[in-house]
Amino acid sequence: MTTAVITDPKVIVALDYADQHAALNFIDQIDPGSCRLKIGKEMFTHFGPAFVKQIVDRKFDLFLDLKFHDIPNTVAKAVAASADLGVWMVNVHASGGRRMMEAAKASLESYGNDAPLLIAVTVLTSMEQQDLAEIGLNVDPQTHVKRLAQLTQQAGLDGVVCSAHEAATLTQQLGSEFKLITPGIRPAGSDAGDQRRIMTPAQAVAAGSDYLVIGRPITQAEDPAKVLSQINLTI
Ligand SMILES: O=C(O)c1cc(=O)[nH]c(=O)n1[C@@H]1O[C@H](COP(=O)(O)O)[C@@H](O)[C@H]1O
Repeated sequence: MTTAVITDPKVIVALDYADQHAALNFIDQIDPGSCRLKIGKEMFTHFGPAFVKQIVDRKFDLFLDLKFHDIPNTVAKAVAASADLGVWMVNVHASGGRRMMEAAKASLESYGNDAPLLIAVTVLTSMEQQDLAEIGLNVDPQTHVKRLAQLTQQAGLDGVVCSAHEAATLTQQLGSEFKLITPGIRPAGSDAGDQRRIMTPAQAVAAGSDYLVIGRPITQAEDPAKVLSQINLTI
C-alpha cells in the first residue's frame, strides 16, 4: 500500500479499464481509505457483477455508475439489484423524470441502513449549450442542471452528478446535505479529452463538491497511485 488513509475520501477513481488485470493492479497499490472507486458501463459490460463483488470484497466503497434511464419499474428493479451487490452508491438519469426517480428511491426502502446512496445525473459534463440545443433543449447547461437537481431533491434522492461549475449555486440552492458528485475534474496541465465543463480538484472542492470523480488523469498516468496521492494533498 502506498496511499495514505483519509477520513471520508473525496476522490472517486473511475476504473474505466478494458482490462481487469490493469484495474486490479492499480487497486493493489492503493488503500481503501485513500479513495473510493467507480465501475461504469465499460468494465461492467466486460466483467459484470462478479467484478463488482470482487471490488466490494476488497473493502472499497464502490460507486456503480450505470446511469439507469428507463421506465420506473425497470429502473427500480435495476437499482435494487445494485443494492444486492453491496455497492456504496448507484445512479440514474434525472431526465428519466420524477416518477422514475421516486420508484428507484422506493426500491431501496427495504435495505434500511445498508441502502446505497442514490444519486441522479443532471447534464453530462461532456455537454455544452450547443449539444443541448441539438437535442431540442434551448437552455444553458447551468439552468438545466438547476432544474434537474431540484427535481432530484424533491424525488427524495441523496444528491446529483453535475459539473463543479454548478456546485456553488447548487449548494446555495439545495443545502449542504444534498451531495454533489463532480466528474470533469482535471489537475492543472492535464488533457481535457472529451470533457467540456472542467475544474481542478482544489477548485472543485472549494466550489462545494462532496466527491470528485477522476478517471484518465489517474488511471492513464505512469504511476496512478502517486498521482492519486498528489491529488489528495491538494484537496
Ligand atoms: O456519472 C458519471 O460518473 C459521469 C457523469 C458525467 O456527467 N460525466 C462523467 O464524465 N461521468 C463519468 O466520470 C468519469 C470521468 O472520467 P475522466 O474523464 O477519465 O476523468 C467517466 O467514467 C464518466 O463516465
